[in-house]
Amino acid sequence: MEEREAYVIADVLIEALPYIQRFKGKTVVVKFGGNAMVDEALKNSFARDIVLMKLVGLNPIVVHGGGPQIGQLLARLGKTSDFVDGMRVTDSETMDVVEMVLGGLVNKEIVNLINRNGGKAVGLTGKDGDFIRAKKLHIEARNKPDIEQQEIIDLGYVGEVSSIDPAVVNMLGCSDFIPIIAPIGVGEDGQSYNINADLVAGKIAEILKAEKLILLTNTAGILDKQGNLLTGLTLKDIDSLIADGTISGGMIPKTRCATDAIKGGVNRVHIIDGRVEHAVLLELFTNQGVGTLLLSR
Ligand SMILES: Nc1ncnc2c1ncn2[C@@H]1O[C@H](COP(=O)(O)OP(=O)(O)O)[C@@H](O)[C@H]1O
Ligand SMILES: CC(=O)N[C@@H](CCC(=O)OP(=O)(O)O)C(=O)O
Repeated sequence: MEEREAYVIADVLIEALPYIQRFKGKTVVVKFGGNAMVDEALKNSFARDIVLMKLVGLNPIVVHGGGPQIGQLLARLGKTSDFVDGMRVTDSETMDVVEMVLGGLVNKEIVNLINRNGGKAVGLTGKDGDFIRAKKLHIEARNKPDIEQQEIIDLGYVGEVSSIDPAVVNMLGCSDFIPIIAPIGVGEDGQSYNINADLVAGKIAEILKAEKLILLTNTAGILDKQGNLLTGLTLKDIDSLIADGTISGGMIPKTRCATDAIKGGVNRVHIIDGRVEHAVLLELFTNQGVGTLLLSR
């Protein structure tokens, strides 16, 4: 190694030092979106970021999505899905596929990736230890001029979190393990519910009193109508960006979960670009934050 190169590495490590000190022992919930999971190199860089976080004393908790992967298996079975406000309408057959893909394929792939990179990951769905209790999500048909009265749209087995028991996640996080969570909840009657992964990540961050919630996605962050990156957004800003249609589709549940997490006491939420290698490390340990930062005010 050239002497100059060694100095650059030393500089990078020194730049990271105050962040490592600040975040030592703190919980950081990271949501890994299905769209950010498409590239092998990116998946590996994500896994290494998580392993490094754990090794330097943070407590990373991963919640993953897998929307595109669910879509692929449904297509192979000749099924399609409708989406309402970024939520997949989920009939009983679709729920089986969601459980197989999220709880099986995707969850175990991430567990394996982290383990191959030197971590000790343990995969969970909300059914393990009964830790994510869910109930059916009801959403109102809003902003639809042809509907005069407020109408409730039936999304099938789409759930919202009714409660989270943090015991199992705390037990893993306090030891060497890294919990990897699939967003499936369980109802009173044992019914499985498909929950948007952003919503689960937000609730877990809130319940665990996480220092930060980092949502990885497939854009640079929240963009304005011209495609410019927005940052330093407050809860009021988010409401107006949703109202004027700047934020739409899958970005709606993402920003809603971010604002709920902030209201619930999470200090900072970052929506960052999962298409960039080592996006999580760049956000946590360097002076230049990446993506969109959301703040309480
Ligand atoms: N204002 C906005 N800024 C960025 N992305 C937006 C915005 N409004 C809508 N989107 C859409 O939201 C998508 C991210 O949501 P989603 O597809 O659910 O991601 P993920 O799979 O990472 O959860 C973006 O790819 C983009 O198409
Ligand atoms: C209700 C609902 O829409 N659930 C999502 C769960 C997966 C998810 O959230 O995946 P991403 O983070 O990759 O979008 C779905 O079925 O696609």
